[in-house]
Amino acid sequence: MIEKIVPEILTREAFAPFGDVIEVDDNRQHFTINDGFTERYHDLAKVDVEKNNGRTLINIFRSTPLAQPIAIKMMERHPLSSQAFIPLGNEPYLVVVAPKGELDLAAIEVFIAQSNQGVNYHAGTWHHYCLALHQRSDFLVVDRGGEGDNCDVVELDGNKMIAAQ
Ligand SMILES: NC(=O)N[C@@H](O)C(=O)O
Ligand code: NI
Repeated sequence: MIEKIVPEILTREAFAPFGDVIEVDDNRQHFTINDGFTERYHDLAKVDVEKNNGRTLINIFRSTPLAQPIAIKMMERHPLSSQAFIPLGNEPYLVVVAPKGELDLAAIEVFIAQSNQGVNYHAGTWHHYCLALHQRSDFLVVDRGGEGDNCDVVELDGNKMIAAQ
């Protein structure tokens, strides 16, 4: 039986079980620097890469949209580190996540993120790989390099689909 999931709007609160939302938010800590010409929105996401002699990687992912409606055919997690995606263009994108621990298919959530919102998956958060939505999109990605197997992947049957956007 096919289940259509309608993406929910990405908010810091809704995403809290999975990680951080990286965006300008005047409710978060911010202060003026650089002679008053810059406002610093401070410490927005927990970068966690040090386990097992890890180091920070800064990457760019150039992602091509999958055909819609998208079937969720995989989920993965990085047990040793966080992984952040910050869009470099003006396109919205999709975020598919499930809580840490044993993968619970019933707990899969789908968010639509706007181009001014980044996400940072905490270590162990299940997620689908990077999902551009309408056109090829670049993302700045901050994650971990180093020893150890840092990617558990589960193949799914694709019965959960994301309602076309
Ligand atoms: N494989 C890889 O580096 N990317 C995935 O982890 C992803 O979440 O897109
Ligand atoms: Ni990943």
